[in-house]
Amino acid sequence: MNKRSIRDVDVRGKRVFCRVDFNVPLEDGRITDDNRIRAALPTIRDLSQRGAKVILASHLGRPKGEVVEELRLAPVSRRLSELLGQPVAQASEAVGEAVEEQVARLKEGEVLLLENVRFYPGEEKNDPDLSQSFARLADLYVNDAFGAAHRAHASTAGIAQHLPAVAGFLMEQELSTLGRALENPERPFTAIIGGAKVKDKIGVIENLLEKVDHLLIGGGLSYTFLKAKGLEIGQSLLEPDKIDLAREFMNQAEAKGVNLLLPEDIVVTDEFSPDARAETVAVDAIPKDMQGMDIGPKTRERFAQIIADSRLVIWNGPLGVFEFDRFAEGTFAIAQAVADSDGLSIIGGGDSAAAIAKAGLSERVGHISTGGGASLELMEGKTLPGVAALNDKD
Ligand SMILES: Nc1ncnc2c1ncn2[C@@H]1O[C@H](COP(=O)(O)OP(=O)(O)O)[C@@H](O)[C@H]1O
Ligand SMILES: O=C(OP(=O)(O)O)[C@H](O)COP(=O)(O)O
Repeated sequence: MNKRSIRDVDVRGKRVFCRVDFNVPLEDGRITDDNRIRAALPTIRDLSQRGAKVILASHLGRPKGEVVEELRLAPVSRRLSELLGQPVAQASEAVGEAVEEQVARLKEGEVLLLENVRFYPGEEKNDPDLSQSFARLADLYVNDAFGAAHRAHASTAGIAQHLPAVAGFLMEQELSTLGRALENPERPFTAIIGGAKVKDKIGVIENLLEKVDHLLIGGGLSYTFLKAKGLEIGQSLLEPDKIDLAREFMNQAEAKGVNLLLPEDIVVTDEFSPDARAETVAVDAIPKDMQGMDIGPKTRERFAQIIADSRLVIWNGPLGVFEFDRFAEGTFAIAQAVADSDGLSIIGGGDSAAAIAKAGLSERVGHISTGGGASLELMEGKTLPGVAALNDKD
Protein backbone atom coordinates (compact mmCIF):
# COMPACT_ATOMS: atom_id res chain seq x y z
CA MET A 1 0.00 0.00 0.00
CA ASN A 2 1.41 3.41 -0.91
CA LYS A 3 -0.29 5.22 1.97
CA ARG A 4 1.29 6.08 5.29
CA SER A 5 0.08 4.08 8.25
CA ILE A 6 0.20 4.37 12.02
CA ARG A 7 3.46 2.41 11.85
CA ASP A 8 5.05 5.48 10.25
CA VAL A 9 4.13 8.04 12.90
CA ASP A 10 5.02 8.88 16.47
CA VAL A 11 1.84 9.21 18.50
CA ARG A 12 3.01 9.64 22.10
CA GLY A 13 1.17 12.47 23.82
CA LYS A 14 -0.69 13.32 20.61
CA ARG A 15 -4.43 13.71 20.28
CA VAL A 16 -5.39 11.18 17.60
CA PHE A 17 -8.76 11.35 15.81
CA CYS A 18 -9.35 7.75 14.74
CA ARG A 19 -12.29 7.10 12.41
CA VAL A 20 -13.60 3.57 12.87
CA ASP A 21 -16.61 1.76 11.44
CA PHE A 22 -18.69 0.79 14.46
CA ASN A 23 -21.83 0.54 12.35
CA VAL A 24 -22.94 -2.67 14.07
CA PRO A 25 -26.36 -4.34 14.00
CA LEU A 26 -28.50 -3.52 17.05
CA GLU A 27 -31.66 -5.21 18.32
CA ASP A 28 -33.46 -3.46 21.19
CA GLY A 29 -30.25 -1.61 22.05
CA ARG A 30 -28.19 -4.83 22.09
CA ILE A 31 -25.30 -5.43 19.70
CA THR A 32 -25.97 -8.66 17.78
CA ASP A 33 -22.62 -8.82 15.96
CA ASP A 34 -19.52 -7.11 17.35
CA ASN A 35 -17.08 -8.15 14.61
CA ARG A 36 -16.53 -4.60 13.44
CA ILE A 37 -15.61 -3.51 16.97
CA ARG A 38 -13.21 -6.45 17.36
CA ALA A 39 -11.65 -5.69 13.98
CA ALA A 40 -10.65 -2.19 15.13
CA LEU A 41 -9.04 -3.37 18.40
CA PRO A 42 -5.47 -3.77 17.08
CA THR A 43 -5.35 -0.12 16.01
CA ILE A 44 -6.99 1.20 19.18
CA ARG A 45 -4.71 -0.91 21.40
CA ASP A 46 -1.63 0.16 19.49
CA LEU A 47 -2.48 3.86 19.75
CA SER A 48 -3.34 3.58 23.43
CA GLN A 49 -0.27 1.53 24.33
CA ARG A 50 1.99 3.97 22.51
CA GLY A 51 0.63 6.80 24.63
CA ALA A 52 -1.79 8.51 22.26
CA LYS A 53 -4.91 10.28 23.50
CA VAL A 54 -7.39 8.28 21.45
CA ILE A 55 -10.50 10.02 20.10
CA LEU A 56 -12.70 7.52 18.27
CA ALA A 57 -15.39 8.55 15.80
CA SER A 58 -17.98 6.44 13.97
CA HIS A 59 -21.36 6.52 12.33
CA LEU A 60 -24.16 4.17 13.33
CA GLY A 61 -27.09 3.59 11.01
CA ARG A 62 -28.49 6.33 8.82
CA PRO A 63 -29.91 9.07 11.08
CA LYS A 64 -29.71 11.58 8.20
CA GLY A 65 -28.25 14.55 10.06
CA GLU A 66 -30.50 14.41 13.12
CA VAL A 67 -30.19 13.05 16.63
CA VAL A 68 -31.92 9.66 16.76
CA GLU A 69 -31.89 8.33 20.33
CA GLU A 70 -31.76 4.65 19.27
CA LEU A 71 -28.61 5.37 17.25
CA ARG A 72 -26.50 6.75 20.08
CA LEU A 73 -23.15 5.01 20.48
CA ALA A 74 -23.39 4.25 24.23
CA PRO A 75 -23.92 0.46 23.73
CA VAL A 76 -20.85 0.46 21.50
CA SER A 77 -18.57 2.21 23.99
CA ARG A 78 -19.69 -0.24 26.68
CA ARG A 79 -18.86 -3.23 24.46
CA LEU A 80 -15.58 -1.66 23.36
CA SER A 81 -14.61 -1.10 26.97
CA GLU A 82 -15.25 -4.81 27.76
CA LEU A 83 -13.24 -5.94 24.75
CA LEU A 84 -10.36 -3.53 25.38
CA GLY A 85 -10.28 -4.17 29.10
CA GLN A 86 -10.08 -0.47 29.88
CA PRO A 87 -12.60 2.34 30.36
CA VAL A 88 -13.94 4.09 27.27
CA ALA A 89 -15.50 7.49 27.86
CA GLN A 90 -18.64 8.27 25.82
CA ALA A 91 -19.13 11.85 24.62
CA SER A 92 -22.67 13.06 24.13
CA GLU A 93 -21.68 15.07 21.04
CA ALA A 94 -19.04 14.79 18.31
CA VAL A 95 -17.92 18.44 18.09
CA GLY A 96 -18.16 21.62 20.12
CA GLU A 97 -16.85 23.13 23.30
CA ALA A 98 -17.92 20.37 25.69
CA VAL A 99 -16.15 17.77 23.56
CA GLU A 100 -13.07 19.98 23.22
CA GLU A 101 -12.89 20.19 27.01
CA GLN A 102 -13.32 16.43 27.34
CA VAL A 103 -10.48 15.93 24.87
CA ALA A 104 -8.28 18.42 26.75
CA ARG A 105 -8.67 16.32 29.90
CA LEU A 106 -7.62 13.06 28.17
CA LYS A 107 -4.41 11.51 29.47
CA GLU A 108 -1.98 9.44 27.41
CA GLY A 109 -3.48 6.03 26.60
CA GLU A 110 -7.07 7.03 27.41
CA VAL A 111 -9.91 6.43 24.97
CA LEU A 112 -12.93 8.60 24.20
CA LEU A 113 -15.73 7.70 21.75
CA LEU A 114 -17.47 10.67 20.14
CA GLU A 115 -21.22 10.57 19.50
CA ASN A 116 -22.58 9.35 16.13
CA VAL A 117 -21.05 11.60 13.45
CA ARG A 118 -24.15 11.23 11.26
CA PHE A 119 -26.19 13.21 13.81
CA TYR A 120 -24.66 16.23 12.00
CA PRO A 121 -25.99 17.24 8.55
CA GLY A 122 -22.47 18.22 7.50
CA GLU A 123 -21.07 14.69 7.83
CA GLU A 124 -22.52 13.14 4.70
CA LYS A 125 -22.16 16.44 2.80
CA ASN A 126 -18.44 16.44 3.58
CA ASP A 127 -18.97 19.96 4.90
CA PRO A 128 -15.64 21.83 5.35
CA ASP A 129 -16.81 23.51 8.59
CA LEU A 130 -17.59 20.16 10.18
CA SER A 131 -14.25 18.72 8.94
CA GLN A 132 -12.52 21.71 10.56
CA SER A 133 -14.37 21.16 13.82
CA PHE A 134 -13.28 17.50 13.87
CA ALA A 135 -9.72 18.48 13.01
CA ARG A 136 -9.61 21.02 15.86
CA LEU A 137 -9.91 18.12 18.31
CA ALA A 138 -6.71 16.40 17.20
CA ASP A 139 -3.06 16.48 16.04
CA LEU A 140 -3.26 13.39 13.82
CA TYR A 141 -5.95 11.65 11.78
CA VAL A 142 -6.12 7.86 11.50
CA ASN A 143 -8.63 6.18 9.21
CA ASP A 144 -9.39 2.59 10.20
CA ALA A 145 -12.98 2.62 8.90
CA PHE A 146 -12.60 0.41 5.83
CA GLY A 147 -16.36 -0.26 5.79
CA ALA A 148 -17.01 3.46 5.27
CA ALA A 149 -14.02 4.23 3.04
CA HIS A 150 -16.22 4.40 -0.07
CA ARG A 151 -17.97 7.42 1.45
CA ALA A 152 -16.53 10.92 0.95
CA HIS A 153 -17.78 12.31 4.25
CA ALA A 154 -16.42 14.90 6.70
CA SER A 155 -14.99 12.27 9.08
CA THR A 156 -13.77 9.89 6.36
CA ALA A 157 -12.32 12.33 3.81
CA GLY A 158 -12.68 16.07 4.57
CA ILE A 159 -10.82 15.98 7.89
CA ALA A 160 -7.73 14.55 6.15
CA GLN A 161 -7.14 17.92 4.49
CA HIS A 162 -6.47 19.54 7.85
CA LEU A 163 -4.27 17.00 9.66
CA PRO A 164 -1.51 14.52 8.91
CA ALA A 165 -3.58 11.53 7.76
CA VAL A 166 -2.62 7.85 7.95
CA ALA A 167 -4.23 4.40 7.72
CA GLY A 168 -4.93 2.13 10.68
CA PHE A 169 -4.09 -1.61 10.76
CA LEU A 170 -7.55 -2.78 9.66
CA MET A 171 -7.61 -0.39 6.72
CA GLU A 172 -4.12 -1.49 5.76
CA GLN A 173 -4.97 -5.18 6.02
CA GLU A 174 -8.23 -4.90 4.04
CA LEU A 175 -6.56 -2.95 1.25
CA SER A 176 -3.51 -5.14 1.03
CA THR A 177 -5.45 -8.43 1.00
CA LEU A 178 -8.02 -7.51 -1.61
CA GLY A 179 -5.69 -5.14 -3.45
CA ARG A 180 -2.88 -7.68 -3.81
CA ALA A 181 -5.34 -10.39 -4.84
CA LEU A 182 -6.77 -8.25 -7.61
CA GLU A 183 -3.46 -6.82 -8.80
CA ASN A 184 -1.42 -9.95 -8.82
CA PRO A 185 -3.77 -12.94 -8.49
CA GLU A 186 -2.63 -16.48 -7.95
CA ARG A 187 -4.18 -18.76 -10.55
CA PRO A 188 -6.55 -20.35 -11.17
CA PHE A 189 -8.51 -17.32 -9.94
CA THR A 190 -12.25 -17.85 -9.42
CA ALA A 191 -14.93 -15.29 -8.60
CA ILE A 192 -18.34 -16.33 -7.35
CA ILE A 193 -20.97 -13.68 -7.86
CA GLY A 194 -24.45 -14.02 -6.38
CA GLY A 195 -27.01 -11.71 -4.86
CA ALA A 196 -30.23 -10.24 -6.05
CA LYS A 197 -29.54 -8.01 -9.02
CA VAL A 198 -27.34 -7.62 -12.10
CA LYS A 199 -27.71 -3.86 -11.64
CA ASP A 200 -25.64 -3.93 -8.40
CA LYS A 201 -22.88 -6.12 -9.83
CA ILE A 202 -22.26 -4.56 -13.26
CA GLY A 203 -19.00 -2.83 -12.31
CA VAL A 204 -17.74 -5.90 -10.47
CA ILE A 205 -18.44 -8.27 -13.35
CA GLU A 206 -16.88 -5.84 -15.85
CA ASN A 207 -13.69 -5.54 -13.81
CA LEU A 208 -13.44 -9.22 -12.88
CA LEU A 209 -13.88 -10.35 -16.49
CA GLU A 210 -10.46 -8.76 -17.09
CA LYS A 211 -8.85 -10.79 -14.32
CA VAL A 212 -10.45 -14.13 -13.50
CA ASP A 213 -10.14 -17.62 -14.97
CA HIS A 214 -13.58 -18.74 -13.78
CA LEU A 215 -16.68 -16.65 -13.10
CA LEU A 216 -19.42 -18.57 -11.30
CA ILE A 217 -22.79 -16.83 -11.34
CA GLY A 218 -25.72 -17.85 -9.14
CA GLY A 219 -28.48 -16.23 -7.09
CA GLY A 220 -31.15 -13.82 -8.25
CA LEU A 221 -29.02 -12.22 -10.94
CA SER A 222 -28.38 -15.51 -12.76
CA TYR A 223 -31.92 -15.63 -14.17
CA THR A 224 -31.36 -12.56 -16.33
CA PHE A 225 -28.32 -14.40 -17.79
CA LEU A 226 -30.39 -17.57 -18.34
CA LYS A 227 -33.09 -15.49 -20.05
CA ALA A 228 -30.40 -13.96 -22.28
CA LYS A 229 -29.52 -17.50 -23.35
CA GLY A 230 -33.14 -17.96 -24.42
CA LEU A 231 -34.20 -20.19 -21.53
CA GLU A 232 -37.63 -20.17 -19.85
CA ILE A 233 -37.18 -18.79 -16.30
CA GLY A 234 -40.83 -18.84 -15.16
CA GLN A 235 -41.51 -16.39 -12.35
CA SER A 236 -37.83 -16.01 -11.36
CA LEU A 237 -36.26 -12.63 -10.69
CA LEU A 238 -35.66 -10.84 -14.00
CA GLU A 239 -34.27 -7.44 -14.97
CA PRO A 240 -35.59 -7.03 -18.52
CA ASP A 241 -33.39 -3.98 -19.17
CA LYS A 242 -30.24 -5.97 -18.32
CA ILE A 243 -30.78 -8.93 -20.66
CA ASP A 244 -28.63 -7.40 -23.43
CA LEU A 245 -25.89 -6.57 -20.94
CA ALA A 246 -25.92 -10.15 -19.60
CA ARG A 247 -25.54 -11.42 -23.18
CA GLU A 248 -22.69 -8.96 -23.73
CA PHE A 249 -20.93 -10.24 -20.57
CA MET A 250 -21.22 -13.82 -21.82
CA ASN A 251 -19.77 -12.81 -25.21
CA GLN A 252 -16.92 -10.94 -23.53
CA ALA A 253 -16.15 -13.94 -21.32
CA GLU A 254 -15.91 -16.15 -24.38
CA ALA A 255 -13.67 -13.66 -26.19
CA LYS A 256 -11.34 -13.36 -23.19
CA GLY A 257 -11.22 -17.08 -22.46
CA VAL A 258 -13.01 -16.69 -19.09
CA ASN A 259 -15.02 -19.74 -18.06
CA LEU A 260 -18.38 -18.09 -17.17
CA LEU A 261 -20.63 -20.70 -15.59
CA LEU A 262 -24.35 -20.45 -14.87
CA PRO A 263 -26.46 -22.89 -12.84
CA GLU A 264 -27.29 -26.18 -14.54
CA ASP A 265 -30.05 -27.12 -12.09
CA ILE A 266 -32.30 -24.99 -9.95
CA VAL A 267 -34.40 -25.38 -6.80
CA VAL A 268 -37.78 -23.89 -7.69
CA THR A 269 -40.96 -23.10 -5.80
CA ASP A 270 -44.42 -21.77 -6.55
CA GLU A 271 -44.46 -19.40 -3.59
CA PHE A 272 -41.85 -17.01 -2.09
CA SER A 273 -42.07 -18.11 1.55
CA PRO A 274 -39.92 -19.95 4.15
CA ASP A 275 -41.95 -23.15 4.09
CA ALA A 276 -42.85 -23.23 0.43
CA ARG A 277 -42.63 -26.52 -1.48
CA ALA A 278 -39.19 -26.98 -3.05
CA GLU A 279 -38.37 -28.99 -6.15
CA THR A 280 -35.18 -29.39 -8.18
CA VAL A 281 -35.35 -29.09 -11.97
CA ALA A 282 -32.85 -28.90 -14.81
CA VAL A 283 -32.12 -25.34 -15.88
CA ASP A 284 -33.97 -25.86 -19.17
CA ALA A 285 -37.06 -27.19 -17.40
CA ILE A 286 -38.16 -24.35 -15.10
CA PRO A 287 -41.98 -24.49 -15.06
CA LYS A 288 -43.75 -21.30 -16.19
CA ASP A 289 -45.53 -20.83 -12.86
CA MET A 290 -42.48 -21.42 -10.64
CA GLN A 291 -39.50 -19.32 -9.58
CA GLY A 292 -35.87 -20.16 -8.95
CA MET A 293 -34.78 -19.89 -5.30
CA ASP A 294 -31.44 -21.70 -5.09
CA ILE A 295 -28.80 -23.52 -7.12
CA GLY A 296 -29.39 -27.27 -7.38
CA PRO A 297 -27.09 -30.16 -6.27
CA LYS A 298 -25.36 -30.60 -9.65
CA THR A 299 -24.48 -26.91 -9.79
CA ARG A 300 -23.20 -27.02 -6.20
CA GLU A 301 -20.95 -29.93 -7.08
CA ARG A 302 -19.65 -28.34 -10.29
CA PHE A 303 -18.96 -24.99 -8.58
CA ALA A 304 -17.32 -26.76 -5.60
CA GLN A 305 -14.99 -28.65 -7.94
CA ILE A 306 -13.79 -25.43 -9.56
CA ILE A 307 -13.37 -23.76 -6.16
CA ALA A 308 -11.32 -26.75 -4.94
CA ASP A 309 -9.00 -26.43 -7.94
CA SER A 310 -8.49 -22.66 -7.49
CA ARG A 311 -5.59 -20.84 -5.82
CA LEU A 312 -7.63 -17.69 -5.25
CA VAL A 313 -11.37 -17.36 -4.67
CA ILE A 314 -13.38 -14.18 -4.24
CA TRP A 315 -17.02 -14.50 -3.24
CA ASN A 316 -19.69 -11.82 -3.22
CA GLY A 317 -23.41 -12.45 -2.81
CA PRO A 318 -25.53 -15.45 -1.77
CA LEU A 319 -26.48 -18.07 -4.39
CA GLY A 320 -30.07 -18.36 -3.27
CA VAL A 321 -32.63 -17.02 -0.85
CA PHE A 322 -30.48 -18.14 2.07
CA GLU A 323 -32.64 -16.35 4.65
CA PHE A 324 -35.12 -19.26 4.19
CA ASP A 325 -33.50 -22.51 5.48
CA ARG A 326 -35.04 -24.57 2.71
CA PHE A 327 -33.29 -22.45 0.09
CA ALA A 328 -29.99 -21.93 1.90
CA GLU A 329 -28.35 -25.22 0.96
CA GLY A 330 -26.72 -23.96 -2.23
CA THR A 331 -25.19 -20.98 -0.45
CA PHE A 332 -24.00 -23.20 2.42
CA ALA A 333 -22.50 -25.74 0.00
CA ILE A 334 -20.50 -22.93 -1.59
CA ALA A 335 -19.52 -21.61 1.86
CA GLN A 336 -18.22 -25.11 2.67
CA ALA A 337 -16.31 -25.34 -0.61
CA VAL A 338 -14.75 -21.93 -0.04
CA ALA A 339 -13.78 -22.90 3.53
CA ASP A 340 -12.28 -26.21 2.29
CA SER A 341 -10.21 -24.66 -0.50
CA ASP A 342 -6.44 -24.63 0.01
CA GLY A 343 -5.93 -21.32 -1.78
CA LEU A 344 -6.69 -17.86 -0.47
CA SER A 345 -10.40 -17.15 -0.06
CA ILE A 346 -11.80 -13.65 0.29
CA ILE A 347 -15.38 -12.88 1.26
CA GLY A 348 -16.65 -9.47 0.23
CA GLY A 349 -18.69 -8.68 3.33
CA GLY A 350 -22.47 -8.19 3.44
CA ASP A 351 -24.74 -11.20 2.95
CA SER A 352 -21.93 -13.60 2.00
CA ALA A 353 -20.18 -12.89 5.32
CA ALA A 354 -23.51 -13.48 7.11
CA ALA A 355 -23.93 -16.78 5.25
CA ILE A 356 -20.41 -17.94 6.19
CA ALA A 357 -21.09 -17.00 9.82
CA LYS A 358 -24.45 -18.81 9.79
CA ALA A 359 -22.66 -21.90 8.46
CA GLY A 360 -20.15 -21.63 11.34
CA LEU A 361 -17.23 -21.42 8.91
CA SER A 362 -15.90 -17.90 9.53
CA GLU A 363 -12.70 -19.16 11.17
CA ARG A 364 -11.80 -21.23 8.13
CA VAL A 365 -11.84 -18.47 5.54
CA GLY A 366 -8.73 -16.46 4.66
CA HIS A 367 -10.26 -13.01 4.77
CA ILE A 368 -13.78 -11.78 5.52
CA SER A 369 -14.04 -8.13 4.72
CA THR A 370 -15.67 -5.77 7.23
CA GLY A 371 -17.04 -3.69 4.34
CA GLY A 372 -19.70 -4.84 1.89
CA GLY A 373 -20.05 -1.70 -0.22
CA ALA A 374 -16.39 -0.77 0.17
CA SER A 375 -15.08 -4.17 -0.95
CA LEU A 376 -17.52 -4.16 -3.86
CA GLU A 377 -16.08 -0.81 -5.00
CA LEU A 378 -12.55 -2.20 -4.71
CA MET A 379 -13.63 -5.17 -6.82
CA GLU A 380 -14.98 -2.68 -9.35
CA GLY A 381 -11.47 -1.24 -9.57
CA LYS A 382 -12.50 2.08 -8.00
CA THR A 383 -10.40 4.25 -5.72
CA LEU A 384 -12.05 4.75 -2.33
CA PRO A 385 -12.29 8.42 -1.26
CA GLY A 386 -11.40 7.58 2.35
CA VAL A 387 -8.16 6.02 1.12
CA ALA A 388 -7.35 8.64 -1.51
CA ALA A 389 -7.51 11.30 1.22
CA LEU A 390 -4.66 9.74 3.22
CA ASN A 391 -1.01 10.86 2.94
CA ASP A 392 1.15 9.03 0.42
CA LYS A 393 4.32 7.29 1.57
CA ASP A 394 7.44 9.29 0.78
N1 LIG B 1 -32.89 -16.81 -6.58
C1 LIG B 1 -33.16 -15.72 -5.87
N2 LIG B 1 -34.34 -15.13 -5.95
C2 LIG B 1 -34.60 -14.03 -5.21
N3 LIG B 1 -33.73 -13.45 -4.38
C3 LIG B 1 -32.51 -14.01 -4.28
C4 LIG B 1 -32.17 -15.17 -5.01
N4 LIG B 1 -30.90 -15.48 -4.70
C5 LIG B 1 -30.46 -14.57 -3.80
N5 LIG B 1 -31.43 -13.69 -3.55
C6 LIG B 1 -31.41 -12.60 -2.56
O1 LIG B 1 -30.35 -11.71 -2.78
C7 LIG B 1 -30.18 -10.99 -1.58
C8 LIG B 1 -28.75 -10.52 -1.44
O2 LIG B 1 -28.38 -9.77 -2.56
P1 LIG B 1 -27.30 -8.63 -2.47
O3 LIG B 1 -27.77 -7.58 -1.53
O4 LIG B 1 -27.01 -8.26 -3.88
O5 LIG B 1 -26.06 -9.44 -1.84
P2 LIG B 1 -24.80 -8.84 -1.05
O6 LIG B 1 -25.31 -8.16 0.19
O7 LIG B 1 -23.96 -10.02 -0.69
O8 LIG B 1 -24.13 -7.92 -2.01
C9 LIG B 1 -30.55 -11.92 -0.47
O9 LIG B 1 -31.50 -11.27 0.35
C10 LIG B 1 -31.15 -13.12 -1.17
O10 LIG B 1 -32.34 -13.57 -0.59
O1 LIG C 1 -22.32 -0.98 6.87
C1 LIG C 1 -21.70 -0.37 5.99
O2 LIG C 1 -21.68 -0.73 4.70
P1 LIG C 1 -21.98 -2.23 4.14
O3 LIG C 1 -23.36 -2.66 4.63
O4 LIG C 1 -21.96 -2.06 2.65
O5 LIG C 1 -20.89 -3.14 4.64
C2 LIG C 1 -20.82 0.81 6.32
O6 LIG C 1 -20.82 1.10 7.70
C3 LIG C 1 -21.27 2.02 5.51
O7 LIG C 1 -22.56 2.39 5.88
P2 LIG C 1 -23.46 3.22 4.86
O8 LIG C 1 -23.79 2.31 3.70
O9 LIG C 1 -24.69 3.65 5.66
O10 LIG C 1 -22.64 4.41 4.38
